[in-house]
Amino acid sequence: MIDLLRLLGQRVRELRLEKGLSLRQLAKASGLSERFLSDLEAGRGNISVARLADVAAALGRTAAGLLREAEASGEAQRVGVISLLGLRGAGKSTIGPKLASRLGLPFFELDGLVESRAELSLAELFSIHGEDYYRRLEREELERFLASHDRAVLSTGGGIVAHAESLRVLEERTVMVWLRADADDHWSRVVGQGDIRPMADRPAAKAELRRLLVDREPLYAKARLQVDTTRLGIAGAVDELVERLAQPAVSGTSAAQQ
Ligand SMILES: Nc1ncnc2c1ncn2[C@@H]1O[C@H](COP(=O)(O)OP(=O)(O)OP(=O)(O)O)[C@@H](O)[C@H]1O
Ligand SMILES: O=C(O)C1=C[C@@H](O)[C@@H](O)[C@H](O)C1
Ligand SMILES: [Mg+2]
Repeated sequence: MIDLLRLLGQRVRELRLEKGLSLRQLAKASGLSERFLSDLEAGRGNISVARLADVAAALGRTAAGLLREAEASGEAQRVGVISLLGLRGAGKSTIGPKLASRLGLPFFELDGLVESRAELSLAELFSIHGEDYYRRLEREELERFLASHDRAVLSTGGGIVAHAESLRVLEERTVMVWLRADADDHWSRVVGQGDIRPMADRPAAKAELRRLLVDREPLYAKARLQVDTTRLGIAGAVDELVERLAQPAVSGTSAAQQ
């Protein structure tokens, strides 16, 4: 019960901030006091059903919907380490921190851990030491990460699935999630980020990206969950993931266990 109040408080705070509302504005819109809302957000307010309905309405939710979102965050965070897979532009670095924040988990980028370990950027690492060396560090950092984290959201490098050993570790010890997108979206997102590397000197880059997606699809498809980011958008993909990670088949929870 206390956990549910804490999760409810977190969700209310997230939705309030998403909507750009101050505590005072939410108090006005819901008819509740700022003091009460502040306690609620801190997980201290044992709110009545009628008041819950008022807060939920002010946040564009129903009481049942708001409670369900709070519960789902609690269930989904129990799955352990959630690894995000996908080609460049899949949304791993964008969706990852948002998902982690919804679940109250820390977020990490495996490529970032590799860069810190090597004290080099990925580009430097590749050009100085080559891909095999990068793949070895990636595998070692993955093992190191899993030895020290039970629960987290981990964004992986787009090419990790082509490395059988790392893929096996991910499959065995994390819940793999494939962030899918249409090839055209991968391309426009990468270009939209101002990353014109693929186009420099290589007019065939778009076709190469499409090819890479086709080649890697069977490997990404080993993921326990897939979400279509083209259809759902960023916020929709986060909502869908929280809901699906909370399902008993994934989270390992059941009514009997709670
Ligand atoms: N579902 C989406 N709809 C629209 N734009 C998106 C979506 N997901 C991500 N983007 C945008 O696409 C760009 C690339 O996303 P992001 O950097 O998160 O991808 P990534 O999977 O981390 O790629 P990389 O493998 O290069 O690190 C960002 O500008 C992001 O805002
Ligand atoms: O898609 C890929 O092949 C890669 C993506 C990056 O995140 C790095 O993992 C590396 O540059 C390879
Ligand atoms: Mg990224």
